Amino acid sequence: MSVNPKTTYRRILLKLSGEALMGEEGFGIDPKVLDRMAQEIKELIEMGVQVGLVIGGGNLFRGAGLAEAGMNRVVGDQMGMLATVMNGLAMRDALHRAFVNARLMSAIDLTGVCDSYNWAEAISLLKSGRVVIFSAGTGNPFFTTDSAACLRGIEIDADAVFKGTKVDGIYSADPVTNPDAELYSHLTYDEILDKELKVMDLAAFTLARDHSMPIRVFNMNKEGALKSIIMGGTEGTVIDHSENFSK
Ligand SMILES: Nc1ncnc2c1ncn2[C@@H]1O[C@H](COP(=O)(O)OP(=O)(O)OP(=O)(O)O)[C@@H](O)[C@H]1O
Ligand SMILES: O=c1ccn([C@@H]2O[C@H](COP(=O)(O)O)[C@@H](O)[C@H]2O)c(=O)[nH]1
Repeated sequence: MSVNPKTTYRRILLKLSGEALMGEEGFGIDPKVLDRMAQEIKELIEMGVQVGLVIGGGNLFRGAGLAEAGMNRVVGDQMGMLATVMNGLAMRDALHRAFVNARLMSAIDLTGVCDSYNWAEAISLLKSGRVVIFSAGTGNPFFTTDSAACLRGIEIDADAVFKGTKVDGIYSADPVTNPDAELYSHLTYDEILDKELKVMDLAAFTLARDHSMPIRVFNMNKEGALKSIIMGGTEGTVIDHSENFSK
């Protein structure tokens, strides 16, 4: 499959927030959001962009929240990781319904439900135009799917990690609680650390920085935002090493 001349992206790792998958619902998955994201991913595949996908689990379970309620943290994290498999199953189904070839891999063996994570196979599937969904995070407790996204992004040699979230990008403060917060179009890794901005957990962020993996944070609730970025648009916030950013 050839890369459309309108985009410079060859392969991306797309991370979708589990919480944003809830849409208007209070828990679980809003099928409208799921189907829209499947269509948006389909457009990228049709443009020749290879797409690896990581989906969060915040719409179902987070280990930290379960531990606060009294559960053992490791058990809570295992539930969180399984929640990401459930989101992965739903997304694979939505992609198949949209006639997009997709495979679901899990960092925890779940024979009969989905494939186990296999790096070489993932690369081969991506090259043949299939979407590969990497679920169950890193397979280890005390991490998040942001870490998994950066890890898998580096492993598959993605051009960038695209982090789809509920807000337009990275702000000077949490825009949900600070209406006056300013949106940044570009930040260096060091600026994020200096300003102590809450973009990703530190483990994920330092992994991306140490391997010079650019991160693009964008609003996945904004229809067409993903395609716009892929086509060179200025949506969201770019994080990389460059001091002189011009895009
Ligand atoms: N400086 C900031 N800029 C942007 N968002 C911020 C900032 N500080 C805090 N936030 C909050 O971070 C949230 C983004 O959360 P994010 O999408 O990363 O959730 P997540 O925990 O990775 O998702 P999930 O667990 O559901 O997959 C935003 O909704 C926003 O309220
Ligand atoms: O590598 C990982 C990834 C995730 N978890 C657990 O899953 C939940 C859901 O992921 P989010 O990134 O918060 O959406 C997370 O809170 C952890 O409990 C994990 O243990 N290891």
